[in-house]
Amino acid sequence: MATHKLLLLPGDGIGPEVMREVEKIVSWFRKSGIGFETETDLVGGAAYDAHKVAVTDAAMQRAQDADAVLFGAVGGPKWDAVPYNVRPEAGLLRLRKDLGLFANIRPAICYPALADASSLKREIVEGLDIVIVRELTGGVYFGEPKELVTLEDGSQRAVDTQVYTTGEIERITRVAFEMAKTRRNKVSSAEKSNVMKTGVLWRQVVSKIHKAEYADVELEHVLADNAAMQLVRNPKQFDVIVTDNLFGDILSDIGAMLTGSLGMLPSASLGAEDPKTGKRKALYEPVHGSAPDIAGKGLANPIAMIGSFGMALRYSFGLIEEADRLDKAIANVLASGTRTKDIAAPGANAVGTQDVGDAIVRELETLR
Ligand SMILES: NC(=O)c1ccc[n+]([C@@H]2O[C@H](COP(=O)([O-])OP(=O)(O)OC[C@H]3O[C@@H](n4cnc5c(N)ncnc54)[C@H](O)[C@@H]3O)[C@@H](O)[C@H]2O)c1
Ligand SMILES: CC(C)[C@H](C(=O)O)[C@@H](O)C(=O)O
Ligand SMILES: [Mg+2]
Repeated sequence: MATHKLLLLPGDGIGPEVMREVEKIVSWFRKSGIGFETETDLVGGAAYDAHKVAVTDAAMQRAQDADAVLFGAVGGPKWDAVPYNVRPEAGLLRLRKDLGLFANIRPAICYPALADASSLKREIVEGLDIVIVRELTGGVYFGEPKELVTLEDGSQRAVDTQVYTTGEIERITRVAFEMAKTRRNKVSSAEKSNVMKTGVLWRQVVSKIHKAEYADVELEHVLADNAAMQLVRNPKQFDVIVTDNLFGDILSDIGAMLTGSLGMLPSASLGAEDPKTGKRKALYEPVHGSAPDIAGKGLANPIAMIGSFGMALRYSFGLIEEADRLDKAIANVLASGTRTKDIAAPGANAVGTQDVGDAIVRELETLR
């Protein structure tokens, strides 16, 4: 039996709570004959508390050696005062950068049962199925200089730098067009070419790749602020949105609310395919954070995390039937009304994090 090595990095806040539910799903697939091996390590504030870094070199090595990393969430007020370079979020950024995970795929799907859970009208979100393809290892997150300096008069000056190269834009553009070809054949590229040089280059490169390699796919350029507005006004006009690191972060939180809750949005962060092995480094994480306001209360919605594992089944292991079965199990559980507070139907009783994980396992069993 082929073995698949998973590294679990639960992290902080609700991270460990939602990871426990994924572990139930992994165990179920293992029992049904798929050779998952798991290891667990610390990341974020938990790693800082133990080792004074946001991720250890040993954990980084385990991530490099794994077939896929499952990541919970990091951060929280407990670590607000820790030095910038070892703050919990720095662990996630190091994982993304060092593993070369440049392509962050964030699908926003409104499950039929949740069309009323969105804060928007049913007709706006019903049937929604869009994907945000976010560039993940460049832009203002990583550009240099990045500094906070104290000036002679005692005031301070902070600098973040947005940098993009042709090559970085080309590779994420190809990911978006390839994805669109398997879907509704449309790419919307979001940038701010009206005020940013990186936006000008982004638009040029996307247009060049479109003309040379994907002329049969529809392409539109949208200014990122307009894209945010259009996502709320009429999100179903989109198919695949390709955008930079920061705009992708913001647009995907909007996308999450179209589906009902931030607790619903999964993601896959993928590296380039190794030409020798055909494999790619991959980390799967919910779009949400550590949710300090609900952590430790059993209220967290685990579906974004479980859906992220579903993406691992699909993208890292080619287990398409299994991924489809997991998606179906999630849809059926939502339809049955078993929902956490963030997506509970009006007037219905909400269940806890563990109840949702248990219900999905039971549903997997039924669908077998
Ligand atoms: N990938 C990550 O690890 C990641 C992502 C985003 C934010 N963060 C970090 O998390 C911390 C808190 O950030 P924040 O409060 O701005 O964002 P957040 O995503 O943690 O929470 C925003 C809101 O959404 C709710 N929410 C989030 N996930 C939920 C879930 N699964 N079920 C139900 N409700 C959910 C929270 O209760 C909160 O009200 C910060 O330190 C931030 O840097 C980490
Ligand atoms: C925690 C933080 C570094 C991260 C980001 O900004 O990329 C998060 O908001 C996300 O959406 O994955
Ligand atoms: Mg974010």
